[in-house]
Amino acid sequence: MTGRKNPELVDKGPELVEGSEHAGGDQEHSPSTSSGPLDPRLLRRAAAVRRLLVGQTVIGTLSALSVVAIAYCIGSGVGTAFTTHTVQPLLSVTPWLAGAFLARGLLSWLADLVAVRAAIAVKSQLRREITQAYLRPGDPQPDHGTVTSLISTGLDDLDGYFARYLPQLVLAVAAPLVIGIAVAVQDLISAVIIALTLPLIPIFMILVGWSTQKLTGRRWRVQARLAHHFADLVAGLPTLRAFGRARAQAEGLRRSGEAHRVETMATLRIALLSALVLELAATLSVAVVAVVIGIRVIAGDVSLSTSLFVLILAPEAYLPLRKVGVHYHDAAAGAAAARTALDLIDRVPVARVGTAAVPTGPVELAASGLTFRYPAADRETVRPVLSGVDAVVRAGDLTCLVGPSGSGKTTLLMLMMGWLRPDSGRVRINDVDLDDLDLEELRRRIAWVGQQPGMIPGTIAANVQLGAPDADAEQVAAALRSADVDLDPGRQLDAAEVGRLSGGELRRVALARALLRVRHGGAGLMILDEPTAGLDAATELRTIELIRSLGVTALVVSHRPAVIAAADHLIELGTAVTPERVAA
Ligand SMILES: Nc1ncnc2c1ncn2[C@@H]1O[C@H](COP(=O)(O)OP(=O)(O)OP(=O)(O)O)[C@@H](O)[C@H]1O
Repeated sequence: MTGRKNPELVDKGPELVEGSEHAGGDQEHSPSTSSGPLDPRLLRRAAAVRRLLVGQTVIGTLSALSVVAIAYCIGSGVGTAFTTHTVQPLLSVTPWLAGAFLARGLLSWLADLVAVRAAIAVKSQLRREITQAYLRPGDPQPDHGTVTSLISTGLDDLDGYFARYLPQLVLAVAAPLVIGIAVAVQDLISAVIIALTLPLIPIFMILVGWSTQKLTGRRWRVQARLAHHFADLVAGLPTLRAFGRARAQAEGLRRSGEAHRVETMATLRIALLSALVLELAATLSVAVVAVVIGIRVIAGDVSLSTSLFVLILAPEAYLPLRKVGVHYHDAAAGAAAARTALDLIDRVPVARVGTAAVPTGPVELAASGLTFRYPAADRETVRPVLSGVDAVVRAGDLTCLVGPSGSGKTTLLMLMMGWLRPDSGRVRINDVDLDDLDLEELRRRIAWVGQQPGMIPGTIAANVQLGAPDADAEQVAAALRSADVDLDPGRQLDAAEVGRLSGGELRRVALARALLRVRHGGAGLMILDEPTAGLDAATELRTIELIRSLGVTALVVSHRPAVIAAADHLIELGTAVTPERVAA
């Protein structure tokens, strides 16, 4: 996830997310090799997780007991039948055996049910909390990508975590304990062998983990880079085709695909080899138990029933531990998703959330000594976008913000609306610091038109009505007329339909929305980023007149000579294009 602000989404912020702030982060949601088995924050927060752990412990213990019962029935039935040469013992254990199998099946179904319910409960709780954190006034730096991917499919990684890994982890503790005690009651020597060899599995797991962690981490990074490169190439194909360079890229695509294949196979090889090592350790351990007990049966030290009992149970003691290793990858993705979600929810808002009432009517906006740089991996090396900027936007006047492309005009607007927070300097509204104001209230009082205005799914009228939800249909229609929108207000705007509107049309719909907010939503401040871009000269003039006629404070970013000429004041960033320079 990059730290760049997404203009489309940032534009949506003030207009579409009423009075909201974005909480986000630069955490990347990617499979992690270092995720712990269970984030304690998850345990503290989710009652469902605690219930799951208790439930799985009970179910795991009962299920291990059912395995003991199965082994006991088979061991005693077959052993006695063998020594007495009758089938009667077999027949008498059959109902018990059937009951034990049934119990095992039911318990495994119950374990799945409990796990899936817990996963659903935890996911919906996290989704709710992420949404609340996202809308919470505080940290103004949005990270929409992380939030979107978490809320949509990212948290589904927790399914594998809850449905497979966590139950297995509980079983890996419960089963060896129950089985170990059962074996010890019947045959102490076998129990000692199991107790001595069982730790080999986690020891091997840790050793394999250590030796492969660095390797796997490197491969993840290489794979991620290759995947991005591949995606970028595919995304850039239309442009490459337009410039006749598509064929040349085909070789690049082939090579990157091949490198991807080689890396994937290498990762798979590591996974298979580590599984093999664990399998080998478990098989050898069972073999040791089997050989020792076999020799003792021949020597007459142990009965056939006991030896069968031990032989059936021994592999069951190692199995859950081996499966923990198998499900580790489910856990890694799930734990990474949970960690990202919890980091997002728990982050401390950097902005103070003020409570001072927002002044009504046309306001004066003043910035002093504003310095701002976008976050980057190495913040110190990044040049500030704005450095010690002073600016005053007088109440009731039309102020035009000018400056070369990239000089930080949009950034200054974001700082003035409190969507970004300056590294140093202050923004004041009628002499009240932005930090002291109730930001949600302030944003309701700003009529904002972004460079790429955001639209929500719904009719054009519904999109305009966002400006003042209490406005009636006639007021919406009047705003659309004033903004020269020549479109059917009932036209539905889904993502595809938005793409069919021209840039100028979208901007005029956004202008109608801002107008409605001024006329019926109590906004005393208009902030517009290139509102007349894409408009013909006549419509541009009408738009400027319209803005002036409203009598509110207006801050307009524009490169257009007509807007610059009509402005009461200019704020210049970098080397600006002023009317005099245009004339010259
Ligand atoms: N989210 C971001 N992360 C990092 N850098 C950014 C981000 N957004 C903008 N920038 C950089 O900050 C600088 C100022 O950007 P900004 O959009 O404020 O300029 P602008 O004056 O509005 O440009 P234009 O007139 O082309 O719209 C640019 O160099 C831009 O690349």
